[in-house]
Amino acid sequence: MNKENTVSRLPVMSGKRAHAVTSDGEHQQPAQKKMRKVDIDPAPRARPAATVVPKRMLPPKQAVTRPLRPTGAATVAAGPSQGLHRPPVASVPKAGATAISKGPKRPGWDLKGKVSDMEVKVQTYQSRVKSVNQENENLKDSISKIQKRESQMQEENVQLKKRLRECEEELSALCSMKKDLEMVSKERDDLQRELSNLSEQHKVLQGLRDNLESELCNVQSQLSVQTSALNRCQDSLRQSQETVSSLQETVAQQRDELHHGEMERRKLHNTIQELKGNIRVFCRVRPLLTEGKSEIPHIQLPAHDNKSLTLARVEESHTGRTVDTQKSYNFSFDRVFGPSARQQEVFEEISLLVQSALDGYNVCCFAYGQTGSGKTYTMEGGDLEDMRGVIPRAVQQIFKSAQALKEQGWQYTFTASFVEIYNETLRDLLYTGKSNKRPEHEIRKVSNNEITVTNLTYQKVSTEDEVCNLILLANQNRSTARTNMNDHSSRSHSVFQLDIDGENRDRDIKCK
Ligand SMILES: Nc1ncnc2c1ncn2[C@@H]1O[C@H](COP(=O)(O)OP(=O)(O)OP(=O)(O)O)[C@@H](O)[C@H]1O
Repeated sequence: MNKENTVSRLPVMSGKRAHAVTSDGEHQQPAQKKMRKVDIDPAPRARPAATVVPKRMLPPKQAVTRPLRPTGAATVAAGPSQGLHRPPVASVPKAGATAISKGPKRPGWDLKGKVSDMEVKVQTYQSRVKSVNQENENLKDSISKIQKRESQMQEENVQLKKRLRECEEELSALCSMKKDLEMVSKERDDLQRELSNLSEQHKVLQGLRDNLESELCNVQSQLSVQTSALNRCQDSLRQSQETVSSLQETVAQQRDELHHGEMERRKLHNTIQELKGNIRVFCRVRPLLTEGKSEIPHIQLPAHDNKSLTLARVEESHTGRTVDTQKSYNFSFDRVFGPSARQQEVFEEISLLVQSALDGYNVCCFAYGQTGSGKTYTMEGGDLEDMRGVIPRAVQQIFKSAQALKEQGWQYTFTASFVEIYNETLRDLLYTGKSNKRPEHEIRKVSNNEITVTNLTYQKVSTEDEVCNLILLANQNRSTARTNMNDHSSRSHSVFQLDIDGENRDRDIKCK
């Protein structure tokens, strides 16, 4: 709303109009000035009512403008509605008084004229008062209308404020709804994106499912083929199981037979060994160690007989008168090995005794002879495979046979010991402690006629290598002894002992 609108709606008369109404414009000027002053002051009060009135609700123009036309007193009449209670009529007499004082003067004696003038003036004033009153009435009507209108407008204003509040509430509700809507639309966008992703995944999964389904079809067809094959297999399995059970019975029978055969073999084998002689003596002739000499003239080994040997010796005449005579001494043994006999040949003769040891018989094999005759070579031999002696070969055979007998239910445990006898003193060759703390040893006979050596190292062994390591250890101990005891080896004896404990739990048999 602007000022122009405010002014145009009020029932205020312009200065021009005031001049047009009065007959003697000079007398009207002061009253108009006063009325304008009154009009200015209440303006701020009138404006708010005017600002809220919409154009369409204004009263018809004629109703407002017509009562304002007569004089500037209309401006004065607006005063009361704006809080000024000065009666508008009060200014008229004052104006009139001013007009009287300025009119043409009659001589002092013309009292009649003066009275008529006064009467004219009174009539004029009366008509003016009348018109002013009329105008005042009009203005009052218009004020009451305006007030009514104002109250209506105030009501409308209240309604509008209420409506405004409602609108504001609606607006805030709409704002929150808008926010909600934005969130929902955002969520919807997210969901749409997710949906598109899921639909892509769904497509992929559908593809996979199709593949899997086709694969499943293949597998099912294979399965049906396999099932029929399985049924055939189950039939054949049943047949096989029957065969197996009958075979198992056969195997059990054969095992029994094998066991009986094994026991029979042992018995016969050892009967043969006994028949061959419980004590057997073999003779081995060492080759000459001097290079170039291969023949030993005084020893004769018959080519067709490997059990005899002839020693030839030239015997000098006791008297010196007769010629020296060549004498021969024949010796017979269980077997004679010549200088060219290999280690393997010697062992073959002994291996049958090794089998007897596994069968539970006590077997002893020892070499006897003068120093340098080849005892150590025969029993232990060299490092090369061809030069290995009786002990390593016997150990190898024992472990191989023990492994083979496992299938028949035999379990073996082996305990090794190695002792040296020198001048009737025992020495533990497997001793690994400090030399100054070597224990004393004694040979004792225990309850079941077994011979044991006190404080001797009895070492459990389970492989051939373990036994070979023990033999190496024993050789080291003997070497040390040689150094310390000024080479007594030619007068000492070493005894390697391997205790074999066999057990067949299925048959409840033990052998030792
Ligand atoms: N059959 C053989 N073939 C080749 N060399 C042999 C044979 N027998 C023994 N020798 C060699 O003869 C030497 C003496 O042998 P060995 O040490 O075995 O005798 P020994 O009887 O143990 O002696 P000692 O009683 O003094 O210990 C060694 O060098 C050995 O290699």
